[in-house]
Amino acid sequence: QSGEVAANPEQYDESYLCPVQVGQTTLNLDFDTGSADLWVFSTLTPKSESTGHSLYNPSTGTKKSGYTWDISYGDGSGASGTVYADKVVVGGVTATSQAVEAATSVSSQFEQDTDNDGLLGLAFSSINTVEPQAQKTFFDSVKGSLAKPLFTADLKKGAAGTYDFGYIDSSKYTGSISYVNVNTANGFWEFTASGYAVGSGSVSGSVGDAIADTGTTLMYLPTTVVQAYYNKVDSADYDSNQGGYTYDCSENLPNFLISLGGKTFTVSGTDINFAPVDSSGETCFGGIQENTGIGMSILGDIFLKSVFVVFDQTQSTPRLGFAAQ
Ligand SMILES: CCNC(=O)c1c(-c2ccccc2)csc1NC(=O)CNCCc1c[nH]c2ccccc12
Repeated sequence: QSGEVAANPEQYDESYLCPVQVGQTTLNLDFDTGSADLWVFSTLTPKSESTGHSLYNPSTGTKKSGYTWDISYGDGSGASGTVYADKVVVGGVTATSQAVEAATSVSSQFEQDTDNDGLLGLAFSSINTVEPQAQKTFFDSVKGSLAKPLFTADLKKGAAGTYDFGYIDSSKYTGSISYVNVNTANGFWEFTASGYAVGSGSVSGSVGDAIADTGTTLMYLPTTVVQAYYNKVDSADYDSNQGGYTYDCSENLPNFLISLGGKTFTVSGTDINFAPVDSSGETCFGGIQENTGIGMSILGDIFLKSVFVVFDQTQSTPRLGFAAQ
């Protein structure tokens, strides 16, 4: 089988939500290549936490008794609950007995984001949080039945993009796809990014160890790289109150060039201009921030909306393919 599903951006492209049939209900889920749990708001979630969300009703599923899950993310958000096996359909691709993690508790950040009815993890199943036994991601559940064991991400700035499962749609990119091998040891789509440049010119240095993460909004890079970037933005400085680099919204940001698999990709300065820090619209928060304390770089949506990405498991070593959109 194969299929295509729309990826609809929230305000400021904070995250991208896709319609997914879970049991007999269609939910808007955040497809997340940086985690491996498919968890959803459910009729088991306290009303005080689930108002405004579409809810999965576990009555259509088969309870996996004694199974629980509990996930927490680096931004301090998280959720936990119980596990059911149920039908999940994404763009016509069906997993007949997918582990669906029904939330019995969610953190305030998820509670408040009422467009988001849960996450569909697309990292490696080795980091699924279900106890006593880790469960397969949707991709792992359907991989064997896909025309090709791969999926692609084509996210866009302020417009609907797509995730495709089982095939590469060559109309969605230009030029050739350049591939890098993936190290799955940490359960992420992790690879080594090469040189970079700020503005224009030839790349140099090395961004290093990085993950392709559709579930993280921004780009988190080594301090040296981030300082080199904001040195080219006159009004920029590190604002500890905001927890990152801010600048005057009126200032034009330089492009950021990064070399992956021998090809250089350009993230436009307009894509790096993330969002105002408050309603005055004077000060803006940058889409490139430091990866301090994370242990690797994260190429999140700010980067991914500039490229077409193939998450490829056609070979014994998984690989990532990058092409210009
Ligand atoms: C900021 C979110 N990202 C992370 O915490 C993260 C980290 C990470 C680890 C330590 C400190 C900061 C970040 C490593 S991989 C990684 N990636 C993920 O965890 C991917 N899933 C994020 C899901 C997620 C967290 N908060 C949300 C709010 C809205 C929609 C989705 C989310």
